[in-house]
Amino acid sequence: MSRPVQARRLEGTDKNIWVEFVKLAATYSTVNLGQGFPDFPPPDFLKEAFARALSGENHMLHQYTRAFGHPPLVKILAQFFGKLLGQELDPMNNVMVTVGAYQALFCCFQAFIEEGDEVIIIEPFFDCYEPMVKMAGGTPVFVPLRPKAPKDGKLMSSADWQLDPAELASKFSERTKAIVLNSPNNPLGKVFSRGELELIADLCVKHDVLCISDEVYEWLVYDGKEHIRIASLQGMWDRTVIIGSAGKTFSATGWKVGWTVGPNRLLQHLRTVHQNSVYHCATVAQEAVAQGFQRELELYGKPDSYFVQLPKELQRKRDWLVQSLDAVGMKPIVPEGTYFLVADISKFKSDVPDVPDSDEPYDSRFAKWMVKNKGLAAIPLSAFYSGAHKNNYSHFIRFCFAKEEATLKAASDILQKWKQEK
Ligand SMILES: Cc1ncc(COP(=O)(O)O)c(CNOCC(=O)O)c1O
Repeated sequence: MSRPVQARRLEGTDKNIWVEFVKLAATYSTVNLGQGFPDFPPPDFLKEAFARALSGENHMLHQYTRAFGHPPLVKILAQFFGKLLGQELDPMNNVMVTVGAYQALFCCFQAFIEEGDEVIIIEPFFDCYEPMVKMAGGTPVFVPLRPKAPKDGKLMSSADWQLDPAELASKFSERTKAIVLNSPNNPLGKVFSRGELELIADLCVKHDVLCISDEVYEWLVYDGKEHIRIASLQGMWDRTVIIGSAGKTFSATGWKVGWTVGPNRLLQHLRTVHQNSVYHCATVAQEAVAQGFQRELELYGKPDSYFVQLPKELQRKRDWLVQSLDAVGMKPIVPEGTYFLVADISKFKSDVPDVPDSDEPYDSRFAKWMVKNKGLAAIPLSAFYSGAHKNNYSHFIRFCFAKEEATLKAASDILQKWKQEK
């Protein structure tokens, strides 16, 4: 058979970091700080809501619900985000529920991007943005966050990685259709400041560009930092799609419930992609997430709110991991948000010989060696860069710290033992 099977739109999108590293972690790791998921359960109130949905009298929860979102869920999301954004949201037109934030992203690129369109992606970035832009026929245009050495010998923070305003502005052209903003940012944990968001917003308004705002870590911000929603800035509501994830919000990554919030002029096209692809998300999971948000609306800002308790607990884990990495010389970049922490592996390079001219970035080979020889799984930072820039920062690896204390302690023990053996 000679006819090509693969559609051209798949070209260059066949490799996936998660498929490769999840398999390695499953095979070799004793301590998995790789893929971003908690190793602790979702909160009891959410599990109980799921159990009630499953076994309650309302047997219709086992059947199809409304395609663009289970009514109780879109209603509470409209209420919740309307409160956060300070405006009235229509649950039927300003909210759409998706199969995780992944599908929300896919709908955005499929709905808005076509051949000839450029999409600005800020590096390092959550890896799926690039292949999703390419599968939609678009051209990704990359702009880096550049690290600035912190003064007075302090540990570097994700805030030290910044956009160069002139460099960012130079990436906008008449071909620019959208920019992807991910704040808090995976993998660095950077929480974009109001000034940085205003810089991006001004360029979007000036060039009439859409903003796909991936805010899945919106509740995971530390040190009193505030997550600012770019859609709330001047001129941005009408051109922004906000993306959220129940997986990250409620520590239930396997439920794959996500959502988009935005103006009907944009969401109407997301609905077209959604109804012609997955069409519908699990009804019971949506029912449980709706009840979770109902609780959180009642407890908003209070000590018992999960959105208050989770970041507090994660900040403790972050600080503990920062100390244990610093103690062994794996210099951490202290994240302002998310549950990821990037560390400099330079001091451990001697154990993993470099292979000149290898087309695999050093950190990728290091992470594979580490999981196979030390049982500790992490993700190379180069996985979050485009092909042309993968070697720019190839002496860093990313750890996920949304883990039980015992898991984090086991990771620290491995690193301490490794350091003593050097
Ligand atoms: C920025 C970002 N957007 C979207 C998503 C996907 O969210 P969902 O799970 O709701 O589809 C994720 C999930 N990442 O998890 C893998 C990892 O980085 O280890 C994400 O980090």
